[in-house]
Amino acid sequence: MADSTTPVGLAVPTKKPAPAPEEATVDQTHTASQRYLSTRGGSYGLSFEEVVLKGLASDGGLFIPEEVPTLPQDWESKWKNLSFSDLAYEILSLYISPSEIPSADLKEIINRTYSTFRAPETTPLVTLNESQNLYLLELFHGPTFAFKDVALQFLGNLFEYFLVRRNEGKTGKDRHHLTVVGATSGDTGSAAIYGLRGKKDVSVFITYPNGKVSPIQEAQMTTVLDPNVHCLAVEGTFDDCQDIVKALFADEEINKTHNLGAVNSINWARILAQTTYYFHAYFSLTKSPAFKPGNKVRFVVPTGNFGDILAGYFAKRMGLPAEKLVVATNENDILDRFWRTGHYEKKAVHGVEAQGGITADGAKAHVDGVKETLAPAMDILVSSNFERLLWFLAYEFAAEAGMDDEWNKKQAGQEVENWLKQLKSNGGFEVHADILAAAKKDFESERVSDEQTVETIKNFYTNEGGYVLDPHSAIGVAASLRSINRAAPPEYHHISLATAHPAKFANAVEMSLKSEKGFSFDSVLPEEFVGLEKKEKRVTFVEKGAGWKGVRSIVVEQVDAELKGTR
Ligand SMILES: Cc1ncc(COP(=O)(O)O)c(C=O)c1O
Ligand SMILES: N[C@@H](CCOP(=O)(O)O)C(=O)O
Repeated sequence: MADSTTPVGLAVPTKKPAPAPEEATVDQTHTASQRYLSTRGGSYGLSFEEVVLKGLASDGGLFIPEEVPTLPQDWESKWKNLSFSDLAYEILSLYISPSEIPSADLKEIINRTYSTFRAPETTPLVTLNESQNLYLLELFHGPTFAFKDVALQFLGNLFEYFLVRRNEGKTGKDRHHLTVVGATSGDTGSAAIYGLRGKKDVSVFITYPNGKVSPIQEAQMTTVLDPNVHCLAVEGTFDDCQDIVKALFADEEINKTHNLGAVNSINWARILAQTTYYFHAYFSLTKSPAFKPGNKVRFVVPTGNFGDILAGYFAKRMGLPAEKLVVATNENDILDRFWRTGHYEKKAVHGVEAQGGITADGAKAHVDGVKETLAPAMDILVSSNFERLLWFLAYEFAAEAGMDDEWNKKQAGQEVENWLKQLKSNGGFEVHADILAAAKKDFESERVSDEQTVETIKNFYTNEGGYVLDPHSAIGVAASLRSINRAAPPEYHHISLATAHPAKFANAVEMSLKSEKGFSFDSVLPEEFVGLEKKEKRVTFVEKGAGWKGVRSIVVEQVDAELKGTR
């Protein structure tokens, strides 16, 4: 990683300062913009800036656009030869009006964001197996070597832009200081830290499960010593960290005093920025000679918090011709169980086909919490963003009653609220058979074990010219191979999302390839990682049982020290 992040070439906002969030909802200059609502029905009519800065709705729900924009009629011919940045600008402009961010500023933010990527195509599409029409969408060419960079480098620049605009001419306590709190199972943390380090008027706190992220991931976060970066190691799992973050967002007091902001994919801007690479990959594929008119494309996505695949769902709703989106989970398979049964249950059943706690042979299975797998960034029990999909499923189900759109939206909010309550009190809920059928129209799902992950890394190294997959990407590839059996070439093409660089996961890669002739881990190690683990580190250990209140105290204390310059 580069050492300095003092903003270079920061866009100076070209419009007058934006109104405070409360006023923004009634500002007539914003009427042409997309408006947002909460999945639990509590907030309505919010602007893009409000949802980006707030992150999570006050009712605990997630923000979604009131209307998903459709593509311009000539989108294919107009967009097919655009660079990644120009394409991102076209897509984001469907959601962000010039009255919110003037076009020149939005363009500048996007160009600056993707100029930090190492690949000229930003997210290149490579052919993994020609005869199977299997392609890999490499999303790990950003500064921290994981797909999170695509959205988080953009979000960091967006936060900065809004803060510069709000704080123009203000001094001292009048300045809006944003306190970002995030949870990570490894990749979000470093991408957010890299995107925000050294930026003015923002502090970033990242909670991570102590000992459960890879050593490189941990070093990527804890060796960043800028005063505005705070790493908190929590005794527990990623879900515990995510719960702490959500509890902080639900706490009125700290929201008032510290202006909390979100970097996790609960933040709408994360999802929005990720839709670009679905379009970009589609255009790359359609330009290949193997793709014939009428052919179909499936996207296969290694899934944990359901953010990445949800971006694909939005792209599909906008009009991208993706035939199916395939959810690929590791052994933490709550999503796979949902698509198989219609039950969304926290209970994880390990080592057996998960069917409501009963093994395939009818015996009662061993049931416990999240499992540590070889793909640790996906060791997640409850997938935050699934709530956004649930809202759309409930909305469409409500629409069948033939009432007006406002009623359908209200119904959807109530249904989601009801499901989430059941998840909290009973550990799960079941959806109506029609809702499951609707979910199956757009999605399929696969669960990939650790054993199959290792096998896939081995096979692709040996048979595909020495390609080294990271364990998360390998889960996508293993799921792709199963999907290819149902949707075969030459008609079908599979784009499997490669979500991280293999060097981030030495354990799984070494375990899979150590006995392969000629393999050396050093050959995949980028120079940015050499010596990283030996650098000076700064981390605060959160005592066991401290909970969200303990984290709240740390946040208050450390922001105070940071602002006084004593950190
Ligand atoms: C490398 C990697 N792959 C896949 C995922 C899953 O993505 P999502 O949580 O958006 O489903 C993550 C983390 O979220 C990740 O870090
Ligand atoms: N895998 C993630 C978990 C957090 O997910 P997010 O996409 O909601 O930020 C990570 O690496 O931190």
